[in-house]
Amino acid sequence: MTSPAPAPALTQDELKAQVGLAALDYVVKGEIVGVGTGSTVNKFIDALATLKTQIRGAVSSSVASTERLQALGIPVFDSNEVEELAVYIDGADEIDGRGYMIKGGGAALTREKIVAAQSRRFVCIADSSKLVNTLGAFPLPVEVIPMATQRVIRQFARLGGQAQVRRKDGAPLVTDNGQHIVDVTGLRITDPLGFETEVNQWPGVITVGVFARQRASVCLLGTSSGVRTMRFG
Ligand SMILES: O=C(CO)[C@H](O)[C@H](O)COP(=O)(O)O
Repeated sequence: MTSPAPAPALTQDELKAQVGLAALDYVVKGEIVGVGTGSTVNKFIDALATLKTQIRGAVSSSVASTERLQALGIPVFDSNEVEELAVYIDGADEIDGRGYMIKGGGAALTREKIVAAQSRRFVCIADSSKLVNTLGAFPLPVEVIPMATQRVIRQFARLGGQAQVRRKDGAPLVTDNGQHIVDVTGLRITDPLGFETEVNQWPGVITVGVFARQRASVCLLGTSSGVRTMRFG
């Protein structure tokens, strides 16, 4: 007897579309949904448009996502207008087996953490390349007030990390909040909760891209053999 042929490998774009669609199952009808930022979330937003008459709208974590939602006719609410959201759907740069994440590759980490914090559930959508044993291979984004960037870079050097200010079009990138991003390499983050707590206390740091307190409740991981659902306690 011949064994069945392996499933054809899907492209990263197809894996993102697969989890973007699967996330619709977590959207609560009649409610406002929290929406993250990035290429995977863009697939989710496109899929969400098919449900737009069944939801009240969205709270968005970035100008880019707001523009995409509104272009598709999905109303966007200010986060201050909504006390609690049933669910927040967002991507990640890395996620580990406990639901801890590195986020901020799209420079939206501060607003992402705010919307995640006001949501009862965080559903992470990611292709399988994002699953890691230990956080830290992806350069860790940290949003910093511009006058503190060099001091923060020196503090990371003391922890053994190499940090630099993210640039765009020849100048420091400016976030939706008017701040800068420092990206840090060379760290292995074995204690995400402790690390997040420590770095958040450094003067000038607005948000560190380790999501430990706002970790994922569920991760929908795109693989060539289908969506793998990981639940975290
Ligand atoms: O944290 C983020 C943006 O700040 C994104 O969720 C993260 O960078 C993943 O992006 P993508 O889905 O494009 O791989």
